[in-house]
Amino acid sequence: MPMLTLESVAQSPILSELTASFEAGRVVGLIGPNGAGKSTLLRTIAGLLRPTGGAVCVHGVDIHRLSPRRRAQHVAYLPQSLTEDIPYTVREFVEMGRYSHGPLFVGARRVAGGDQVADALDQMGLLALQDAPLQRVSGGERQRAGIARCLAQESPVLLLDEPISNLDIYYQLDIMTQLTRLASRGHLIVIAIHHLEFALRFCDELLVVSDGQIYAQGETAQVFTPTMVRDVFGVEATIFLDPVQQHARLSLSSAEARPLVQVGERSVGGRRE
Ligand SMILES: Nc1ncnc2c1ncn2[C@@H]1O[C@H](COP(=O)(O)OP(=O)(O)OP(=O)(O)O)[C@@H](O)[C@H]1O
Repeated sequence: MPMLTLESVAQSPILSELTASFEAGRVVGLIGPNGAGKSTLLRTIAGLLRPTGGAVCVHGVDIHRLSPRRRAQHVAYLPQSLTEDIPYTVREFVEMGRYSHGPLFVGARRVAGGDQVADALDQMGLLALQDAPLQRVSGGERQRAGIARCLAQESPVLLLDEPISNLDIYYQLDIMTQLTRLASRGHLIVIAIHHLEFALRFCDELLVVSDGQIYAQGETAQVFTPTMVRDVFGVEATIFLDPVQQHARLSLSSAEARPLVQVGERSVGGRRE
């Protein structure tokens, strides 16, 4: 049985009847232009928005029929942005990820979850900042705290809305690598991502959403084509093998300024009609 299934999920008027299924152990990239419906879909899968039609199931269980605590045992969700006025320290915020596992404290005595919280803080490079008020850390540090909270939750499905958008290149690479590792341990990771080159490199499969509908879904190597990038984003793409790193790379140019059009065996200068 797939870990996550979308059965004709609709969110009128934004999403129309999306059907897809995803297995454990995969990193799924949710890509599409601004306003396509990616965040709406993630919020619907997370149980925060009730679909106007269809159902979202994790291991066959309809996520919208569960209590918030039971739902959190199935899915962890990172919103696109965390508000800046959360009145907790970094550690307290990450500890909230353990909510679905029962109380962290009885009186002043910690009963469980300390190891997972410490591990999550460590993985996100936040141990030195754990006592800092969340209101005073940088945008990227707050984003890492949000990811740490999801990791501490230990849910089988992680839904992350643009998890690397505010991060410096060290943490962009580090977090994508860590997500790959988590998937290899049996989690299903679904990330909305605008960084197409990272989607190409790190995602096992892609769900391409355009105008509230699925344009394509499947293995990244099959779905990520110049035609898809042109159709969905209106941009010309060339995919090539990085000669040093030996992974797929992407060169993008504006469709309007497309330098060459292939006509039969002849290359001519051209613009999009
Ligand atoms: N609460 C809401 N009420 C009405 N319309 C909404 C609401 N939230 C989002 N929308 C609209 O739904 C559409 C999809 O928004 P959504 O945030 O899901 O897109 P997205 O693909 O995540 O975009 P982005 O890449 O810019 O984050 C947009 O046209 C947006 O204006």
